[in-house]
This record gives sequence, structure tokens and C-alpha cells, in this order.
Amino acid sequence: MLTQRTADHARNIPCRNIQIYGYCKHEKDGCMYNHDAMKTAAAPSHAENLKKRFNVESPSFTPSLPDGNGSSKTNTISPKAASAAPFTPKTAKAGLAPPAAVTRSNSAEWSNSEIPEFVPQGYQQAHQHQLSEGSSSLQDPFASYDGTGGYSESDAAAAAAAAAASINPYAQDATNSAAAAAFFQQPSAFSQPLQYHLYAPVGPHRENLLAYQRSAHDFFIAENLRQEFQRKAEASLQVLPNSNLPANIEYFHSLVPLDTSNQKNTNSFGYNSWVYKATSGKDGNVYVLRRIENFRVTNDKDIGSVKAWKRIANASMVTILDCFTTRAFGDSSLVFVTDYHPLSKTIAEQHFSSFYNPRQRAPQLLVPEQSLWGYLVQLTSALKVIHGNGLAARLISPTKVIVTNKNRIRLNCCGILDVVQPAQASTLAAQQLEDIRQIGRLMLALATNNPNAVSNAKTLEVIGRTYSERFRSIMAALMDASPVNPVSKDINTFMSNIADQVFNVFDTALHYEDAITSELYRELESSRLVRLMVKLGFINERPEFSDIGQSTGQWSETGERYYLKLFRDYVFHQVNAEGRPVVDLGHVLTSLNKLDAGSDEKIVLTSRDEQNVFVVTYKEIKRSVETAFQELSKTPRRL
Ligand SMILES: Nc1ncnc2c1ncn2[C@@H]1O[C@H](COP(=O)(O)OP(=O)(O)OP(=O)(O)O)[C@@H](O)[C@H]1O
Repeated sequence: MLTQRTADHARNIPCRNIQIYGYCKHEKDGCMYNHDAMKTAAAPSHAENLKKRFNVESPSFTPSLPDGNGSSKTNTISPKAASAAPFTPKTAKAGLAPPAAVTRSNSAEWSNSEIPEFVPQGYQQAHQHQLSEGSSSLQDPFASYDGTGGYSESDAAAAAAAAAASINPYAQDATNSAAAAAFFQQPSAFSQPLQYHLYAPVGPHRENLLAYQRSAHDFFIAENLRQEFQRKAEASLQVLPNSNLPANIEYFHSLVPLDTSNQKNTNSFGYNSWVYKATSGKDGNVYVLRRIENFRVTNDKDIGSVKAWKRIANASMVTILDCFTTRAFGDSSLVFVTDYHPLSKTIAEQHFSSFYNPRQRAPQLLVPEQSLWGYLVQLTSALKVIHGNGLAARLISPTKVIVTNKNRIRLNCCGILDVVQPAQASTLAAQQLEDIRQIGRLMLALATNNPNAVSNAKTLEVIGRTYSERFRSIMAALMDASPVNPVSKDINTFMSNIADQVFNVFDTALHYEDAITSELYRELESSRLVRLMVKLGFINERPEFSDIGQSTGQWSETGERYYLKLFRDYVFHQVNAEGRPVVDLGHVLTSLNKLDAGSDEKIVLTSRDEQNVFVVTYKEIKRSVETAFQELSKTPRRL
């Protein structure tokens, strides 16, 4: 039994339940220990306990990274921030479109559609500066932005300048910055380190190929284009060693006949004519010589008319470059020098071959209407320039228009009739109208697939059944060209009547130009790699120059250039675990591109006997290549 004294004493002792659990369930149930004194003292100690001790109520662990000040803060995006509206730069208000946020397809587990894609701010800023030049309303579009990202204009400018200075692979040193400026209009515009070792995927991209579907050909010019160019190059270089043709005609040599048959007719010019490809002794280029057989110039003024034709440069004409007379063929011949378009065919050869050659009676396909419009616009464009210069083509026939590429034609032999059959100046207007009618007859022949098609109502009816009504009516207007015809009274009027088709052809031409430019980009990378390989080829394996830079031991096997040799082995001479050569174009291109860009990436180079191992960056190798090449170029001549 507890005495009163014992009970008093117990009331001064803090209840242990409160110390341990924070409360005492017997407090109101007769527990004699002190609860009041504990309550105020116990609360903080309990809270501390909660913090110190690991129990079910402990907050889950969230990793946090210390910031620059040594304190740590959470880097997760709060739910509020995640659903916040994406940041839109102020330029949007100034009329410039904000950078497009690229969103990928949303999956059920992870939807990032509301989070804008990261857009490098520095680049935008520098880019905006370019755009805003001269426009005060657009200047400093980000100047007032002081968001939590800590953006500061001066920081970005400094970063841009530093990045541009450090990553320009063409700038071997600071003194080369003038050369860099020539390469880049505004080097400071590049605030992100550019990936010079990557292939820039410049469009247009027709096929959406995945990475694994791409082949080695994707790195270079398209195969069909390469083959076509190759065939044309071969045709240009073709020679005829044992021909009876004169070795030299004026300043031309290496004549090769281009005529496809040796049966000549006088239909076109009233004289036999021959066509040769020849190489100029003046500039080494290839030209076409058109010889008019047995022609005597009676009036120098006639030959002088060629001057006016030489001034005309139109993409739908074969340019006339010169005209002279010669006796080299054993007669008195007149020779016209024109541009050479390798592997071209006449329209007659292209479209009427089966008509002229019954043995090839394969049914000739109808020319698509789009191609016909294309031909018409090109011929009209040539006539527009010719008539604008006070001249007339006078000869537009299926054998005098050549096809130099797919759907690409050029009016040939212009100006020849002006010399061999000079006309009165008073008849110019009539000749120009006749030019328009001749185009009409040529188009009619193409549309009916018959070079001898007669221009009458029946033929037009046939055309109306095959092609559109608009095409038929334009054909009718062409054939009926006269000073009173509102559609075809002159070439300018006619052109404005087919303006819609002119724009279609123009658009097609621009698409083609884009495609060719895109092909050119691939060769951009190839050419820089060729230059690099040439340098490496010059440097490697030069034992005869082993004394160069002897003082620094640079050309010795243990010198700085030793790892250039090892790099060559690393790129080209790798073997796999079975000792077989690794023939991997991807590895070669990647390594050489990184070397050319002077990347900071490190690689391990091992000697063949595996006794030496170097860890070097591409940047260091690049520096060595440059130094070695410079020294090799400066090596004095030895006898
Ligand atoms: N500038 C040129 N560049 C390349 N090839 C050309 C050029 N001019 C003509 N040719 C080619 O030369 C060949 C002969 O041309 P030509 O104009 O003599 O035709 P043709 O059918 O022989 O006509 P014709 O019966 O009137 O002589 C054709 O295959 C043509 O494609």
C-alpha cells in the first residue's frame, strides 16, 4: 500500500508513458505520475522523436542535390508547376512565332504533352537578334525576362561568344577567326555547341526511314543520281581514236560525232548538217560543233547576226557561243559552237522513236498532260526572251528541241537560219507569230503521238478526248496565232493566258532544286572527309622524312605522331575477336567526323604489339594532324 508520502513523491515524477508514447492511457484512470509537467515538455520531444526515429509516419525519401551554396533543395517539378502554362517568349506578342514545342505521342503511363520541349534560350536570343536587326519593336525580346531560370542577356551573349570560339572546327587557332567569319555569317549566333561530327539531315525527306532502315548510300549522293551523272561524265569524256574526222577545227580537237544516223537530209536548214562533240583547246571544256556542209558566206552581215544570239542566255535554250567558217572538212563549212548537254536526245528520238523505226513498234505511251504543260511553258519562256530581243527562233521542230533531263527541254539550233537563210527585218512580226504556231504544231504532234499530225478540227477533237478541255483550247489558240487572236496575238499575251501552268511548273522546278540541294548537303560531309583522309595519307608512313622535327622527336615512332598512325589503325585496321578485319563504314565515318570536328571525346589507341596504350581526345589528334601537315608542307626540297 502506498503511503501519502510515496504518492506525493510519485506526482513529481514525469510519467514514462508520455516520454515513450507521447500520451498515457491511464492518465484519467488513476496513474499517479505527473502528466501536466510533461505535456509541455513532452510535445517537442515527441516531435523530435518523430523526426529522429524511423516509423511509418516518416516522409518517404526524396533525393535532393546540394545547390551551389551548399544547401539542398528539391528538384522535382511540383504538380502545380507541371500543369502551369508553357513559357511563351515575349516575341510571340511582337508578331514572331514562338519556338514550336515538339510533342511525342502520349503513352498511358507517361504523358508529357503539357510539358514544353526544351528550347535552348541562348540560341533563341541570338537568333532573335538576327531577326530583330533594324526593327526597334523586336529588339531585345528577352531583355526583361528575369524568370527563375536566371537568364541574363549578358550571360547568354558571353556563352554564345565562348561557344562559338571554342567549337568552330575550322578555326585552328584564335588568329583564324577571320576565316571563321567567312564561313559563318554571324559566329556568335551559335550559342549551343554544334555537333559538327553529325550529318545534318537537311530536307526534303520523302521517305520516313527509321535509323536501322538506312543504308551506307544514305551518307552519299543518291545512287540513281550518281549513275546518271557518271554516265553523262563518261559521255563527255568519250573519244574516237581512229576516226576520219579532222584532228583540229580551229581551237577544237577530239571530235566525236553525235548524229545517230549518217543519212542526212536538208529539211532543217536547206543544207546537210552534222553534229560533233569537241574539246576546246582554250579552256578544256566540251562543246558541240554543228557543221553546215558546203555553205559559203556571201555577206559578212549575215554571220554578224550571231552576235545578237550570243547575248541571249535562257535556261530553255541551247546557248550559242561562236560561229566560224572552216575548210578543215575538205569543203567550205559553217560551224556553230554551242553548249554541250551530254546524253541528250531530240524530242523526235524521245517520243517518236517507234514511229520512225517500225521494228521498234512497241506502243508509244501517251505523254502525260502535266509533261506537255511543262514542255509548253519551257518553250514559251525561251520564245519570250528571243522575241524580247527582237529575234525569232524560226525553227521549232521535234528534231530541233532536245531533252536534256527528265521533262527538261531546250530549244536547239537557234540563229542558224538567220545566217543561212537571212530574212528581211520587216518580216519579224510574221516570223514571231509563226514561232507560236510552230510550238502549236510541235505540241499537237506530241499530244497525238504523230510527228506528221495535221492541225485541223479533227485533230483538236482527238486531243479533246484525251486531254482536258483547257489544254485543247490552248492548242487551238496556238495554232490559230494571229494579230487578232486575244489569246495568242504575241508571246507575252499567250504567256499571261497560261500563267496558272507557269506557276505549276515553277513550283515543280523549286521542288527539284530543293531535292538537288539536299543531295548536295550529303556531299558536303563527304568532301570534308576526303580532305581529312588526304591529309592523313600524306602524314602516315613517311620514313624518308623521319628527320623532320628530330629535335622534338616528332616523326619518330614514339613521338607525338605515333598516335596518328595508331589512329589510322583504330579507324581502318581494326580486327574482331576472331582476328577478322572489321569493315564498318559507320565506324570510319563516325571517327573521321569526330576528328574533323575536334571532339572532346576520348578514345583508347593501342599499338599492334599491345605494348603501348594511349588515351587521347579527338581534339588532340586533330591538333597533331594539323601540326604534322603544316611541317610536311614546309619541308625544304631535297635532292
Ligand atoms: N547541244 C547538244 N548537246 C548534246 N547533244 C546534242 C546537242 N545538239 C544535238 N545533240 C544531239 O545530236 C544528235 C543529232 O542532232 P540533230 O539536231 O542533228 O538531230 P537530227 O535528228 O539528226 O536532225 P536532222 O535530221 O535535222 O539533222 C541528237 O541525238 C541530239 O540529241
